[in-house]
Amino acid sequence: MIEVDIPLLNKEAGEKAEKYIATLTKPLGSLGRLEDIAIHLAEMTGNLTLGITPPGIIVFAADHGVAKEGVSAFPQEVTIQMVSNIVQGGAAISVFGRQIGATFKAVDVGVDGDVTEEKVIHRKIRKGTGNFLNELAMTKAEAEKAILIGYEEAIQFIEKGVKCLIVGEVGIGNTTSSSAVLAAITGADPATIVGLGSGISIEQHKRKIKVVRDAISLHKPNSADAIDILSKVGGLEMAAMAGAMLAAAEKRVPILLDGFICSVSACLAKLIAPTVADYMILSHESVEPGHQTAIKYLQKKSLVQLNMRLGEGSGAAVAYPILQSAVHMINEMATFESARVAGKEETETPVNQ
Ligand SMILES: Cc1cc2ncn([C@H]3O[C@H](COP(=O)(O)O)[C@@H](O)[C@H]3O)c2cc1C
Ligand SMILES: O=C(O)c1cccnc1
Repeated sequence: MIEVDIPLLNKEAGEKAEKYIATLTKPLGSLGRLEDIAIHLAEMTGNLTLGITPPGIIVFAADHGVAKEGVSAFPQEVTIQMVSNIVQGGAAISVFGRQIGATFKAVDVGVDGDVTEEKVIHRKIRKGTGNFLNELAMTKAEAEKAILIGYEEAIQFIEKGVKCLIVGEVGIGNTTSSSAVLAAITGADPATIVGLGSGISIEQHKRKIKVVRDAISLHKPNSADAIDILSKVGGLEMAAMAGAMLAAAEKRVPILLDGFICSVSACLAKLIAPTVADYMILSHESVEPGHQTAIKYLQKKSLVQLNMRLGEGSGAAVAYPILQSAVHMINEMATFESARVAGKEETETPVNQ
């Protein structure tokens, strides 16, 4: 099992940031959550002079045996086709990644087909998971290997200078696996978690709920054991995503979470090492209903709500400029003293804001 050593948040740096922000030329607290983000970033990085540039995006790709159950609106080949689209620059995450100047890589950890694109990092563990409706998704050794691959890929990224990690995914059927993983972790009724994923019909939705329910009652995953859950109902890309998050936290690199799949992977990472969640910021709220369950488990509050339901890391990339604003605020704004701006007048009965 992967051993990670996640440093505590640097509360002293956070307090310094809070005091410094109070001296900037604006009414106290007037930049709202941007101020909270700047403080959180200071706690994570341990620095007042914040740096989150460049962001790094890793997209992990893998297939899901459960896709055979008709739980997706799209055929399985879309996974391998989207991997090509992503590295050729035409996917949503490619476009938004360019927009924010991100360092980028796509890693095949389990696509069911031969990925020939040279730009893809080839770390295939197996060609898709087993159909967890009647067999294990993967062995425990494969789950551990996928976590380690995610960890290693993120470490390499961070060693190249990445300062904020966005972890994305592509894998037809992965909203079904994520729903099963989340039901296993939280004990929530699959009917409250399972959504329409890539856009299935009402009939398919009913079937998807039943598939998740049946898989949970067949395998009885141990809610406290991420490896057990992954091996029974997980996905290879989800394991790798969790591993990448563990690496970022260990290196004090902020993690900007995307939607449903990414957040469920974050729940797995939290199960492995609870303090990894200290290094996470949630970008947006996916339309996928289970995202609310994951958000509650992670105890996070999203930055934006854009009615997105794509994955790939797309929502995180779109929200990244908000983090940049928090950083520019603390790094570049003048203080009342430096700009010679008069401070707030004392009133007889000050109102605490
Ligand atoms: C063209 C296309 C691009 C995507 N990019 C991300 N997803 C998202 O949808 C899939 C999960 O939905 P489901 O569980 O319903 O299959 C994953 O590939 C996820 O990344 C896509 C899906 C499609 C069809
Ligand atoms: O929010 C997500 O991550 C998501 C939602 C639907 C389909 N794929 C991903």
